[in-house]
Amino acid sequence: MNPKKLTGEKAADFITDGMMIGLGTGSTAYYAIKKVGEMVRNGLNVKAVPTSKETADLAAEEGIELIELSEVEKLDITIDGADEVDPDFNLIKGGGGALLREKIVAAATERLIIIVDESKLVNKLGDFLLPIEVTPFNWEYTQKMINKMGATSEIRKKGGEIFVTDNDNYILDCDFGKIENPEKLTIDLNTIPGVVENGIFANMAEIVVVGYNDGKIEVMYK
Ligand SMILES: O=C(CO)[C@H](O)[C@H](O)COP(=O)(O)O
Repeated sequence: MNPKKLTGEKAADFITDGMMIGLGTGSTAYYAIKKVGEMVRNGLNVKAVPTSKETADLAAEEGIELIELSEVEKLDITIDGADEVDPDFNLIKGGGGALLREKIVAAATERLIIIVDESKLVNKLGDFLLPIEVTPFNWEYTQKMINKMGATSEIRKKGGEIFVTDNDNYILDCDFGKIENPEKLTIDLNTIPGVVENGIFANMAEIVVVGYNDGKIEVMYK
């Protein structure tokens, strides 16, 4: 049993005809998108906002109609993965580098449904390095400002080159140790000029669907 597939497909049960939905990014969201594609081919009518170019490509391949966020008042649900989930449903996201679009889409969503395998459940956020999207302009100085808040950090690289996001920004992967107050840290980080967005999603998720290695699925509500 693949727990990512289990949770991704289970989350698609929350989608009903006529919904406007957000589609997340990553290896777990992949299974939700594939399932939505199957449902669309079986007659489901939905319109979707993707959270990355990768997701837009996959959704288009699956025949899912894509729209811009500006075309809707709000999204009914968004299904997305996470890198860590704490007992209060605070999240770290951005392992796949899509945190900015993911947060914008999540903020425009009525019900954010997070899909994870059991390895993502933690008591306190912070073992996973916190991704922070920063402008390329002056990024080393922005990094110093972030480090002054108690972090060590590294610029994200891919194939030896600096990783560039869908928004043409960079990502700093930051070690703050265990994060005692996710809500405060996310606000404080976003006051630093040069920080575009950070990967803490505090008080945003309403439902967490967990896939376990033994094939169990748990749906948790806030
Ligand atoms: O935040 C994300 C991408 O920016 C992903 O949702 C997160 O990294 C989890 O990915 P995966 O399901 O592949 O483990």
